[in-house]
Parts: sequence; C-alpha cells; structure tokens
Amino acid sequence: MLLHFTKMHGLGNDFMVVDMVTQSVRLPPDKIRRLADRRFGVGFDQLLIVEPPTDPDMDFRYRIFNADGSEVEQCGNGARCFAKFVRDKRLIGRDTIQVQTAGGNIELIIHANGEVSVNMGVPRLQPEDIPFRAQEQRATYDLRIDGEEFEISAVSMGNPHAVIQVDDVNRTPVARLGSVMEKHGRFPKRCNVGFMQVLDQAEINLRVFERGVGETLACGTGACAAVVAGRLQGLLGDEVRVNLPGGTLNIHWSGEGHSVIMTGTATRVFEGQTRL
Ligand SMILES: N[C@@H](CCC[C@H](N)C(=O)O)C(=O)O
Repeated sequence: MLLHFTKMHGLGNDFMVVDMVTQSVRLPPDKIRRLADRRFGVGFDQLLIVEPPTDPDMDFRYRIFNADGSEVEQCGNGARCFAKFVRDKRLIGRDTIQVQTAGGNIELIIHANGEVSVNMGVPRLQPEDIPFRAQEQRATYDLRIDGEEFEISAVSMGNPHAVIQVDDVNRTPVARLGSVMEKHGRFPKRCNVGFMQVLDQAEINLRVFERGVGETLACGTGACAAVVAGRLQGLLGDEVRVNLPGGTLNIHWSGEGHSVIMTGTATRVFEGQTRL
C-alpha cells in the first residue's frame, strides 16, 4: 500500500504530514519508528496526522506522534505546518482554522506573508494538570538531577514541559541533563526539557530536549513554556523573541489566565510516497 505524505518543517523541527481525510492507513508505533528513522526511513521528529474532527465546531482533528511512536498531546511548530498543509492541499479555504488536539483546541491564523500565528490556549500551571508531582503551584521547584540541584519551572502547553534557566545555552550539556530530566519521577508522563538563557526582558535563547525525540532544532510548545516560566519569574515581558538553533519564534503572553500566541514560519520541503 502506498502512503502519500508531505515533508515539512518549522525552523528545522521536521515533520511527515499525512492526510487521513482523503486516505486511510493504519500506522502502529513500530511503523512510525521505522518511518522516523533518518537512515532507513523518511526521517522526522514528529508524524502529523490530519483527520476529520470529532467535534462539529472544529475544522480538523490534529494528531501528533513522536519519533519513538508515542502519541502526544500538542506540537506548536507542527501546528503552523498543519495550517499551511490544509490550505495548500485545499482541504479548507479560510485563513483562520479551528483545530482539535489531544491537548485542547487551538486556532491557527495564516498571515499574508505566509507566517502562521497559533493561539495555543491558556497554559496550565497546577501540578496535577501538567502532570508534575508537587504539593502546590509555584513559579519554580527544586529538583535533583544526576546528584545536582536545579531550579525548574513546570508548565503544560497541552504537553508537559520543564524549563531550566542557564547562563549560556551553548555551554549546557543538553543531551545529558535532558535525557535524565525527561524521565524524572516527578513527571509521571515524562516531559520536554527547555534550557533558557535570558538575554533581556524581550529576548531569550532556548534549546529543547524533546520527550520521545531528543534535542530538536526548535520546539514551539517549548518556546511558549519558556516564556510562561520566564514571565512568571518576573524575567520577561509580554512580547518575547525566542532564538532556537533552527530560527526565531515570536511569543506573546500577557500573564496568568491568558492564551499564549506563537508566530513563526512553516515550510514545505517535498511531496513523497512510500510503500508500507
Ligand atoms: N516539536 C514540538 C513538540 C512535539 C511533542 C513533544 N515532543 C512531546 O512529547 O510533548 C513543538 O514544536 O511543540
């Protein structure tokens, strides 16, 4: 059976996007892992599936699978690519698109310059909603990783994130700390781990070790979580440029109870088909 797909990326965070509105294929976790393999398969950080919605008020259902085959709740860079994909394929004619995800409903807005803004919803900060094991909600928590003490923030953007402030992202052992932190017992569903260097109130550098993938060139939900964590600590303002290894995202958040708005590019790389 032939599977048609589009290879896309958001700042180098790359995706295989599959339209399951017009085709129907079964993709169990072992197949996803094989397709994600960068030597033997197509190669991607996440597989994005476009499905008809189960909620009549939504335009599409958006499902996300990490390279390790696990289904996850949210993907910010993927959401921008999702918007470009459904417009380019003429699955919708509008520039504002309502999408249902396992991490909550999101709104995608395609701008005239091709950039996409995503209303990522209100970040969840209560420990049980992240989920994170703690007695009460705080801006930072102490955590022991590999025998060292760290101050981390815990934020859900639909998916769970830990954010750690560092002096210099280029001198941070992201793979070593990220792989331990991802599986820390206080995050029962594991977590994505962001390492944030604050440059000033309006700009940060960020590297993210993603759950189920490893370090990626960019993470949209990670950028949102870092801005939320930084603002809650009084380090950042409402409008923040987030520099990731693959490029820059603009994040707007005006504080607790408000939605996070992410704006950035979405790029199509090629169309492909593969035999399953
Ligand atoms: N690349 C993403 C996040 C994808 C999911 C994440 N790895 C998880 O397991 O939650 C983004 O751009 O947000």
